[in-house]
Amino acid sequence: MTKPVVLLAEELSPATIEALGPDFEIRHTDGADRSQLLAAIADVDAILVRSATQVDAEAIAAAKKLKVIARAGVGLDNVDIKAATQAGVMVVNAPTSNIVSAAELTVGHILSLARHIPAASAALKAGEWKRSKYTGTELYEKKIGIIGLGRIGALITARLQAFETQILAYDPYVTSARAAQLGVQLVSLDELLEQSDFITIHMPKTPETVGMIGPEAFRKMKNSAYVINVARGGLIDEAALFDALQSGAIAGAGIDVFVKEPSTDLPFFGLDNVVVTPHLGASTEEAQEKAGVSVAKSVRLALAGELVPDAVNVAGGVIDREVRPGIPLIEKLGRVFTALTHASVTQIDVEVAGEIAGKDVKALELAALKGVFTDVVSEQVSYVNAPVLAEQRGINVRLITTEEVADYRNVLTLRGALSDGSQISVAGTLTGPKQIEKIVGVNGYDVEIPISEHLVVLIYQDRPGVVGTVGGILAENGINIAGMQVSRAQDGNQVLCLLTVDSAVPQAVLDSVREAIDASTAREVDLEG
Ligand SMILES: NC(=O)c1ccc[n+]([C@@H]2O[C@H](COP(=O)([O-])OP(=O)(O)OC[C@H]3O[C@@H](n4cnc5c(N)ncnc54)[C@H](O)[C@@H]3O)[C@@H](O)[C@H]2O)c1
Ligand SMILES: O=C(O)[C@H](O)COP(=O)(O)O
Repeated sequence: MTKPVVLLAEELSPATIEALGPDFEIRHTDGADRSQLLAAIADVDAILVRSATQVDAEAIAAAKKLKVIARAGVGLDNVDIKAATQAGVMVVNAPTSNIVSAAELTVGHILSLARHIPAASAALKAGEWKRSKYTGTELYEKKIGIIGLGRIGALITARLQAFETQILAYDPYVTSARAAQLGVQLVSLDELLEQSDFITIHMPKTPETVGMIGPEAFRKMKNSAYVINVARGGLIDEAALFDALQSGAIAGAGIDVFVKEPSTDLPFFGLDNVVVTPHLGASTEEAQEKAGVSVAKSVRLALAGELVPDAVNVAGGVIDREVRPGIPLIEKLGRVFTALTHASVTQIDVEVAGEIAGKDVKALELAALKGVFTDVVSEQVSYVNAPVLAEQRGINVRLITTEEVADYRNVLTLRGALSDGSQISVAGTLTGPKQIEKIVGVNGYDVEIPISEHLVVLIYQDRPGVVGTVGGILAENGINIAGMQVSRAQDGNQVLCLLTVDSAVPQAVLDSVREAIDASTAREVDLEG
């Protein structure tokens, strides 16, 4: 059997390959080389990248077998998440792998600026013993302004509090309770810019944050202020930074990230009061090992068809142990649901009833939709694009939970409204210590039959002899019946007969059954594959 192919498009830690294990064919390419990337991505199942590989819409379109894009790090600005979602490709990252490393590099930049370490070192190596030129400043009792008090902002807070500094922060999305818990004073952006001795930025790159530190912001800063950016290039306007440094509007800057990377000759590189590093925030042994192992685990899960806790474009999250067995069941119910439809679907209710209703069951909704669309579209259907497919078709989807349930511990039901005004439904459960998957209801008829690969659903007028007729036709065509359940509608006229059979039922055979018993519904549900 051929192994799924995993493409490493950048240099990743050896632990990444170890964590992937022997079940994949591992290939390498240089993701920064566009033509190499587009050729290499064409037939791979997963791609692993850092920040130098642009996995944009063009690359995703070229990757016909791609199921997962794994970013061994935090930032996802080099991945087109929208295009990936549309194509059913899961995007995962390693959101906490390198935050300690990035926080420590930030502290390194702050100390380098405060004590002129890089400049003094370069001068001494060039034969200059200059002490007064490199007189610095203490951090003790200084005001540190953190813009973006997320994971890294919080780690920096803890580290700089050891220097007995005062931490100010600007983050409109952080509550005052959280700030108080961290021992941080939340202030407005202007207050932060005007009062801070060191201003360090830790926001994502978004339309709102790009260029946020521009000419106006520099004008509000103290002349003695230092500015540090270990977050993303573009949050600081690079031309305005050059002007502020050159004119003495600020004292200096420590910069790890740039608008264009790699960059080796920006105008401010030539200034004495700047410390630059080539995007080294995550470049430690520890961060690389954590990032590589984390995404390798996510790739293994994703390629096994599982939901992944670190997926950024799937709302599944961590799945509760008791919810997990319902996922393959409800996916099959989704396929049965589709086989029962005879007009376009306008509404789908995914109902979770019983003990698990109190848990996070969003994953069951995704799995139900995956099942509903599996036999409908030619493209790959995944947990990622199933909700998109529903939205594109104008299908309104509701997840309904209730702890009330009769007869079983849990029952999962898909109910649908069709464009011709009719309703369909299919319900299932898991029974016994072996958690056998069973169908327990179709269109309101009660049944209890284990799910098998081939099911036949018949609805007809109740009368004697029908079961014998059906059995006879299937036998004549070499189709063995494994199980059968007949259920009467409450008014006693219509009957639903659900059969499990050992092989597929050709359409012609199904048509003969329909004719022979005058069935209003005669459907085969093929869950093979
Ligand atoms: N240099 C590196 O190698 C390196 C390494 C790791 C992370 N990073 C970057 O560091 C940044 C922070 O990472 P994180 O893990 O702390 O992210 P995070 O999501 O935990 O925190 C970001 C914070 O920014 C805040 N924010 C968003 N918009 C804002 C706005 N308009 N004004 C003020 N605050 C705003 C959010 O509320 C959030 O609290 C990201 O850009 C990430 O890509 C860089
Ligand atoms: O977003 C991140 O994780 C950091 O910027 C690190 O990027 P890198 O993996 O390219 O070093």
